[in-house]
Amino acid sequence: MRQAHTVQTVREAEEALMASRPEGALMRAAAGGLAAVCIRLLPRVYGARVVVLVGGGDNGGDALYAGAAIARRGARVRALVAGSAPHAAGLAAFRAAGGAVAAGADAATEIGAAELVVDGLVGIGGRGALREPHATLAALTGEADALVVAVDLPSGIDADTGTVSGPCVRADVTVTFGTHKPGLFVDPGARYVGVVELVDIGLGPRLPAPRVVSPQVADIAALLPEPGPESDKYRRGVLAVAAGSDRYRGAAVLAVGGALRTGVGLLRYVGQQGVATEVVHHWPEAVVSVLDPTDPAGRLPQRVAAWVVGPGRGLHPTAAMELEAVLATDRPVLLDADAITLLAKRPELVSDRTAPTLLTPHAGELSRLLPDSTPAEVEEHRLDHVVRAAERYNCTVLLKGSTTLIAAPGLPVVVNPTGTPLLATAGTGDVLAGAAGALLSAGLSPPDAATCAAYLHGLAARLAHDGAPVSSSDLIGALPVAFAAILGSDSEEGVPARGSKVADGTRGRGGRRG
Ligand SMILES: NC(=O)C1=CN([C@@H]2O[C@H](COP(=O)(O)OP(=O)(O)OC[C@H]3O[C@@H](n4cnc5c(N)ncnc54)[C@H](O)[C@@H]3O)[C@@H](O)[C@H]2O)[C@@H](O)CC1
Ligand SMILES: [K+]
Repeated sequence: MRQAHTVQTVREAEEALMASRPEGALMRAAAGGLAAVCIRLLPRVYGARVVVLVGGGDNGGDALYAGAAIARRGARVRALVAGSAPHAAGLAAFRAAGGAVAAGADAATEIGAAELVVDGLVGIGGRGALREPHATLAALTGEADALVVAVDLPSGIDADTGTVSGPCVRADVTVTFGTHKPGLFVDPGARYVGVVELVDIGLGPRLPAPRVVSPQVADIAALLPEPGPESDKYRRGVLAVAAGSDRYRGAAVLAVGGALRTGVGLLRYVGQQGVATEVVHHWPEAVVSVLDPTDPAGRLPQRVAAWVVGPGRGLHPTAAMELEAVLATDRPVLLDADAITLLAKRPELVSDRTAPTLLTPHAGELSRLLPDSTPAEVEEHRLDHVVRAAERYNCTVLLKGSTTLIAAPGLPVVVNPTGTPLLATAGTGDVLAGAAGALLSAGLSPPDAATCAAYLHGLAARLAHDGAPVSSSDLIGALPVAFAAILGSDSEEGVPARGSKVADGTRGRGGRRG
């Protein structure tokens, strides 16, 4: 797992480490790692035009020392200074190496002509939206052709939350020190970071448990269940799916498909006759229990390892009665879509429940679960909201969207690295619910089931993509390929960061470097 720590824990670990190291050793280690990445990125260092953006704190100090190292290799390095008092020793070293400070009035010309821009405006000491002149400099990097390397994190991202509340540097590479910061993993911040390189400055042993983790392919491979010789259909897990309605038949077919392609011992579909017929038409291996609409709780299948309830199910009283009956069992239950909307009116059904429960809302549904929040606020502060929901409902919550987050009380928040905008299409949530339900029925805990399902789901979308849009049915079809890619991978790497000049086309299936 890649780990991310809050600013406060990074500062505490740094302080403890600094006490045992000579003055300036940490910054030298950080700047050395930063310079090495920059030098590697430049096709030719001698004569290259490099601009370092320098704020008034130690982040600017890192940029100045790295600028000095690059200047010593013969590059033409100019500093644009934003803070009133840039790091004094760093500036002296920069000048001694042949670097020069450019006038603020030349900022646009300097950045426009640069091959490489190093963003040392603010790091973990940044607070709120960038002020001037930082904001203008950050905006100029967005228009430049140069490769942009962010120091510790792109200036403009809140390190702890990923919130971006104004102009923000859009980096091709972020060189971060000691540990990742949560804002590098979580949207909207995650969209600005490019490829993240972690430079070890010796903090490791002094860091506490992380606030956020992001799984790599080997983590998922270790969690996924594989049937052994002693498996039979009951031991492998019986999943009951209560999804779909006469109005939304597709939701049932997609949720069942997502579950079957993720692997269940036996799938029991529970629903009205018309939908059940449709499900069996698509998935003859599903066993059907036809629902009695006058007594939805009366005929719930009993020999069940886990439940999925909600996709396309509707909000009518029958659905509410069914939900209450399923939650009264001691089985793991996944609630999605309409079941979450119903739950918002009866939070105690889950908050008082002791059996494992997993909620899979999108931002709109999560805002219903937390009555004092709006969907826009959830999108802006995804990490805070998913944690609040997990605490309030005392269960695991998977927040769907640009970056899928999984929170459970007392555990670090998991950020799924495989997400892709390809998934923003109708029905993908139904497939995810089925996939996560299958993993619950196989005995995975809700956080592990959610983590693996989100990873598989995103990877399947990427693998199904051949240039044309990916439908939810394509996604189901690609789940076995995603499984094979994960289980066949010997790589410890994650999937590529999105939308970067550097990462494009450099890695292949299962996160392996091509
Ligand atoms: N503490 C340490 O031991 C180490 C720190 N390192 C570097 O030091 C950084 C942290 O340094 P600092 O604590 O000095 O903080 P930063 O340099 O990240 O930020 C503080 C500076 O930014 C300004 N600032 C804050 N918010 C702003 C805003 N919204 N708009 C404009 N200016 C703003 C402040 O006035 C101050 O000048 C890390 O991110 C990392 O780059 C590394 O050298 C590794 C070692
Ligand atoms: K920065």
